[in-house]
Amino acid sequence: MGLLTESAANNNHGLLDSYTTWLEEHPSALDSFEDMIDVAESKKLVLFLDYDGTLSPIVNDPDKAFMSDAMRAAVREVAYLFPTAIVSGRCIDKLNGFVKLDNVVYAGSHGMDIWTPSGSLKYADEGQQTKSIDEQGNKVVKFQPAQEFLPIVNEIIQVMEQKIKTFEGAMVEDNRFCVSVHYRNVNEKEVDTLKEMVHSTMKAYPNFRINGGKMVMEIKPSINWNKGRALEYLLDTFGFTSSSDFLPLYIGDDTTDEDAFEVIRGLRQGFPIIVSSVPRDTKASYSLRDPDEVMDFMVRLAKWKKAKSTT
Ligand SMILES: O=P(O)(O)OC[C@H]1O[C@H](O[C@H]2O[C@H](CO)[C@@H](O)[C@H](O)[C@H]2O)[C@H](O)[C@@H](O)[C@@H]1O
Repeated sequence: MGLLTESAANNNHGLLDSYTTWLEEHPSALDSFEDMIDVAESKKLVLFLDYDGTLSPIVNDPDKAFMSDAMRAAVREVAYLFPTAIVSGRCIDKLNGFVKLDNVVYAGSHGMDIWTPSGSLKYADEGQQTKSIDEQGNKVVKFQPAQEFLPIVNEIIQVMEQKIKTFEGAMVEDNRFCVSVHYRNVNEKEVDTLKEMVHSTMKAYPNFRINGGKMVMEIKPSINWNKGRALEYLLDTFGFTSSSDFLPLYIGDDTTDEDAFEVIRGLRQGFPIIVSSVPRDTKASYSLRDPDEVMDFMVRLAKWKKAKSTT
């Protein structure tokens, strides 16, 4: 074996070793399936699924992050069996366009845009819920805690679109209540300059914060709301907060999903599952390697629930 090849092999072994060690602390949800369903046997599972990197693979073009038909069928199936929400950084319209299912609830813009059939009594007085009718004629209650920031978000989009023009491959994505500045396709040498530009531009908008994601800078209003609070809101709309017999199961791959993992840990009931094939610092208790494993897990979950209902 040549010197370079040998060192690459050592690196690979090093990575494998650290992943194996990490798996001991964040066991595979597939390998732990039997233990998990033992806990879930007498409880009501409620599913929360992130979109990018969880239901669809990460791809270079954010507009082409399609979900496979098999994945859609798996989500449709679990959503018939358990209350299910898709919680994403994407805006609801895009999310709907990708997922195309009407038996799930959608929470877009990192939980800052939640559409449910009945809303939540707990949050009814805060003036953030509005009743309307969707395109199919169904009643929908929209919870939008960042409504007042919309004009500024739109201004930021325009400013960023101008400023990224000098960075080939950069892209600004309008996620309605937040903005993504993508740099996956930007020359590596230009990335730091792009990041500096975004940070210095955002100094003019002190009521906004920037979070890092997967080759993306996510700009959001600085309100006390995130995917974790969205999970609490959704549990309430599903009617679970006053009982203790529910188990939230959240699957996500990104840093923004950590807020939801933390809430589940705080509840001391439920399954926070991270999607990762490399060791990551996380508050999740379980792991799945990639969207294919997420699909296998959901298929197994549906089989278990159906078998349980017929016995
Ligand atoms: O909360 P999520 O559903 O995970 O959304 C987070 C961001 O996901 C998308 O960006 C990521 O996926 C793209 C498609 O695979 C990829 O090109 C990009 O590099 C990733 O960061 C989405 O485009 C963002 O707006 C979301 O905030």
